[in-house]
Amino acid sequence: MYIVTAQQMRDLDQHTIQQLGIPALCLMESAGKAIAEEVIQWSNSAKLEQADIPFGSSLSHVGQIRSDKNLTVHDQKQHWLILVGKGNNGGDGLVAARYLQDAGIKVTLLYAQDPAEMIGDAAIQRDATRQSGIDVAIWNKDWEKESNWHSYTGIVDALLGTGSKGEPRAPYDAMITAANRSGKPIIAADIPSGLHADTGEVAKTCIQASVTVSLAFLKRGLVQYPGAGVAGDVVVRQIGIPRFTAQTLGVDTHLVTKEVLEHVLEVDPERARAVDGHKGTYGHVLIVGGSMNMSGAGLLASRAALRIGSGLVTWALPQALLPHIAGHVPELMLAPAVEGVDGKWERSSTDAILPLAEKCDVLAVGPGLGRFEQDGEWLQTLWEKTDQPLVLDADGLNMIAEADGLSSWQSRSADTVLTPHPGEMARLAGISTPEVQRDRIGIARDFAIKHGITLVLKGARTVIASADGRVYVNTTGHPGMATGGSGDALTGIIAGLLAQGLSGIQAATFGVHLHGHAGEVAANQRTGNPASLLAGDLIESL
Ligand SMILES: NC(=O)C1=CN([C@@H]2O[C@H](COP(=O)(O)OP(=O)(O)OC[C@H]3O[C@@H](n4cnc5c(N)ncnc54)[C@H](O)[C@@H]3O)[C@@H](O)[C@H]2O)[C@H](O)CC1
Ligand SMILES: [K+]
Repeated sequence: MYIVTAQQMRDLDQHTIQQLGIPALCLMESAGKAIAEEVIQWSNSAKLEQADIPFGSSLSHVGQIRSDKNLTVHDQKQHWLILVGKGNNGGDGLVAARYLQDAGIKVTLLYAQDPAEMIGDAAIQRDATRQSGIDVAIWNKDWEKESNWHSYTGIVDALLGTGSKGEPRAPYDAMITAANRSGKPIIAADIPSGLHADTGEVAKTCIQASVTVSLAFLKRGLVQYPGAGVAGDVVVRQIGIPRFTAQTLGVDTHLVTKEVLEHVLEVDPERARAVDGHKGTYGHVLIVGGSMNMSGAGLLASRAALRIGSGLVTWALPQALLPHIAGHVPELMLAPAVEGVDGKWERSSTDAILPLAEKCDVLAVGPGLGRFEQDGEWLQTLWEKTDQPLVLDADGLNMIAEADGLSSWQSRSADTVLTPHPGEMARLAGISTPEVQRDRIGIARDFAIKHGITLVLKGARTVIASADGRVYVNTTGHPGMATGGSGDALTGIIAGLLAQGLSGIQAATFGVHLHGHAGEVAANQRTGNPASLLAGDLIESL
């Protein structure tokens, strides 16, 4: 499923109008109709138990005459309030009003501004509703009184769409506040008014929708928090802009779905192992990490790499951990790489790691590693002297951030996957965490392109960006996965998928999807409550 920016949406719109010859008014008509259908579907499912069975329907098996089922409402005693802005988003609301009226729903239009100020297609729709005899009001101070809102079944928010800039100004701000305060269900046209369509930032006054009908394509702001939190359920509805136009215009951001995994990323989610495969077929992962206080991180990453199907996993760890770890995971091979009793890493340990790496197919560096003297140079040696795919997490990322970013390091020919959480991303990009969160897709994409790596920006709706500019947004997982060791498990999963021959972007995207899904399965089947989920449960659910 494609995800677009407001500018891309305008380009797609223009392409359809100019190159395909579909008039803009047709697109607006389809948009408004789709919104009306979603209002009706919402009210029918909410009122299902009260629905009347049409008289005689159970008897007439042949020759039925049926109306457009999407535009048939069960409960005709409804009254919806449509909030109409002065642009094309308002125009969509006006079209929806006509279809709702036709379906037998009473509607009232509440214009934000004098309707005489409308221009273009929105003005055409204004005139059409005038002739339909739909009730009309223009926002004024009286509307702020709460009593005005009680009689409505629900509200359609057609105030501001992708043409919105900055904080909603008067009177839009007051209308949004009053609509939210009414407690009525709100169905948003295209995006909730007050949401930044590209970044998911939410203005001080922003519609809190029950359902958002995203027109033509998903907007970036609807899939990133906090925007995803005000959008409610999101329904993407076709309005006559063919899907292929997105490919024609080079849209390269997708929501991770089964279809995207299979057909865009060419990953087989149900891949079977070859009947004649042996452990060498499925790759050898080398995990580099673990220290005295964080031995579990290395263990979790190793277990996840095994569970995801790696043929072999070796964990390079400080000698001092060995007596505590030996036997915990019998399937795992242990390779002491630093001496000393404190379990800390040292610059010289590359002497032990590099020969180990030569026998392995993939490296995963960082889980539980800790910091040590000259660790930047240590990491640079591993970065430049190994030619296997590399996954880098946790302190490994902090080392890069301090070592002046990646600019002075040689670019690696093998796939390299960085898996920062927002704080680590901020340090890598030299900006603040709120700045990262304000535009997760944009920041991840720019960083991946600039440094020629695959980037996994973790958090709710993890963003996966590839060096060629493609971006995937994940939807699996839940807040219970914000728990110690969850990131170490992800590192192991991605490394294990790389070892089985997936590319950096394939392993990262599929790995993030599986990690989230395993978290869901574990919460459902093992702990019953997301909050009780442990990273170890997730690994067992892989
Ligand atoms: N995607 C498509 O191809 C189609 C989209 N449709 C709908 O059109 C809107 C976008 O319409 P547009 O006219 O460009 O912008 P808006 O309606 O979102 O609003 C513009 C309007 O509002 C004023 N304005 C801008 N920012 C603010 C603010 N912060 N406060 C107050 N007022 C503001 C601005 O001056 C304009 O007058 C899209 O979302 C879809 O809903 C088509 O109907 C179908 C094709
Ligand atoms: K809207």
